[in-house]
Amino acid sequence: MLAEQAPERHIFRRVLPYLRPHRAVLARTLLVVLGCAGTVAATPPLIGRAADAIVARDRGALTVTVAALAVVVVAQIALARWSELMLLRAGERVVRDLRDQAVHRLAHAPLRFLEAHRSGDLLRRTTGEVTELAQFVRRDLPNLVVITATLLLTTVTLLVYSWLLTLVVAVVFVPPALVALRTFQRGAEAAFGGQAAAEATVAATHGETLVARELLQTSGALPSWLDRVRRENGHVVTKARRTARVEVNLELVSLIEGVALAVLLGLGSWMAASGRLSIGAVVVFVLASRTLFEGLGDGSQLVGELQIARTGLARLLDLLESPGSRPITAPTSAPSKTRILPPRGELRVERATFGYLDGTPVLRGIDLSFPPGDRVAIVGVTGSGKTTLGKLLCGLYPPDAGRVTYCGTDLRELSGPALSRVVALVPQTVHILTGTVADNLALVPGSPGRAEIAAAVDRLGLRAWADGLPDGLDTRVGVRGERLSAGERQLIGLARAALIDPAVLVLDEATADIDPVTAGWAERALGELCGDRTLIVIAHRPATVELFPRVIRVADGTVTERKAPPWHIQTAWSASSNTPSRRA
Ligand SMILES: Nc1ncnc2c1ncn2[C@@H]1O[C@H](COP(=O)(O)OP(=O)(O)OP(=O)(O)O)[C@@H](O)[C@H]1O
Repeated sequence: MLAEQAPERHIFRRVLPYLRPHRAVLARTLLVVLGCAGTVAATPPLIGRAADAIVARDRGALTVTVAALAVVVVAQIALARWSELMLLRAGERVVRDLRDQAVHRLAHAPLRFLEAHRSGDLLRRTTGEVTELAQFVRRDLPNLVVITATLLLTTVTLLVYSWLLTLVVAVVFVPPALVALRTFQRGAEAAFGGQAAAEATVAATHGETLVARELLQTSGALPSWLDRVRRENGHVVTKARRTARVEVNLELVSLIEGVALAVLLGLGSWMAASGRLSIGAVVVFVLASRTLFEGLGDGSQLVGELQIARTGLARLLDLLESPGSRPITAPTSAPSKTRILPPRGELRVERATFGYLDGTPVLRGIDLSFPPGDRVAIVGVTGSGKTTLGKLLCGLYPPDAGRVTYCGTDLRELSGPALSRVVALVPQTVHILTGTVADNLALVPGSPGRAEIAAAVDRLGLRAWADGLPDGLDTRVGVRGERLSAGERQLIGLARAALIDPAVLVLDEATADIDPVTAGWAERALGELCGDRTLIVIAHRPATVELFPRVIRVADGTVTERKAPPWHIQTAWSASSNTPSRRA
């Protein structure tokens, strides 16, 4: 399970593998950044040298120093722009890769993992938080890297000019500044993490509001649901206030800077007056200290942004590193692409046991065999595990123990398209994406063209149904198919199956009421679709069960079989006939 507030420990070490492919460009970028920081750090010594030249009335030294200063300033502007662009490019590449990997991971994550998480939360990890990370890279990362490098080089400059004054800065002022920063960081970790988690919760609940809108309205649960949304929204405000309070700590750093500069100026003047330091050195020291504190101040402000990016990155890495989200991999296996399976064959379930996340087995030690062309109904009371068995047969869930094979090949060894060519599922509620009917029919391996789609519709006898739609196959189905009835969804599911041409078809009969006309279309389409393939129907209606020669009953996690009387075998959707024929 993914944590709401993802652990942020060792985040740099954890992100290293994702930086590795870009190490060459990152190394070049770092060099340019160091060059830029070098020019910033070189400015105070040059000004100090100019001050000494003025005091010594050395015109030649002054001219050379001013010219060098001009070169350094121009180089600084050029390098700053260059380093910014390089950092931006390198950072964007890393973020793009992370986004690709997260999307890929979710697209291939086991169904069980997706079901265990709220889709809003997963969505935020792969979109909202990646966007925040990208914004950080665009807006703040260049400054943060340049400031860090400048701080390092400035400290070296200070040490070179006066170790005594550096000691004063290091012992008297830097520790309280660091304590203030650390206090901020400690509070920030919890505050920003809490705020991100609260925002993710609101996003997830909001996502569910949209998906379950109809249910909420019809069940009358909408007011209490909206109360929940309001409560969660209030929680976000509380967390945001905490974040603001934590940010106030940053003001302390500015205060310490002011006091430190005043003290340094006084001390430096006294040392210059007593001849222990040149005027130029005092100038260098004051300017470099200012750069140091400015860097600390700017850097600490960016630390807030860094914290937000860290939180988002941690949540993204949490997803990428989660063992549960890892795609199901073949236990033995040569790659499935190279394996050619017969177009029709036996589907077997061997000692399969399966339970959802809570660990209670829904199915235990199931053994079943479906020879080619078999016609089977799966029955059982609600919640007995019929749908679960259907999903196991389709390879959507891998069994916890045992295996499901097609012609001896474990379904886990097959890639998505290869698997769907072996066994296709038409679920109770067929998933429809926003677009047209044709767009939805094309959602099968190989992305069939218009002619293939039209041919499949004709083959299933659905031409008249399609022509009856407002714009035929170009009819828009609304958001996630909201304009389609449950029956029409099943018709689309059956037409998709026809385009895939699987060896085994598993149909989870729709439990929603389907009008008799659409039910007629569906029955005819199924009859045309059966052909010589294996048909397994998860049957919810007694009338459907009656059509099948073989009935598997699921109860108490196990299965029992009943063979129908011989006359059934002649009259159900016969493997030798393409048309359904009800009992005479
Ligand atoms: N995604 C899931 N996560 C956790 N438990 C689940 C999940 N899906 C189903 N279950 C549980 O597994 C058991 C079997 O469910 P399943 O949907 O397979 O039953 P079913 O026989 O198909 O029911 P129905 O006839 O109502 O569709 C039930 O106790 C159900 O609560």
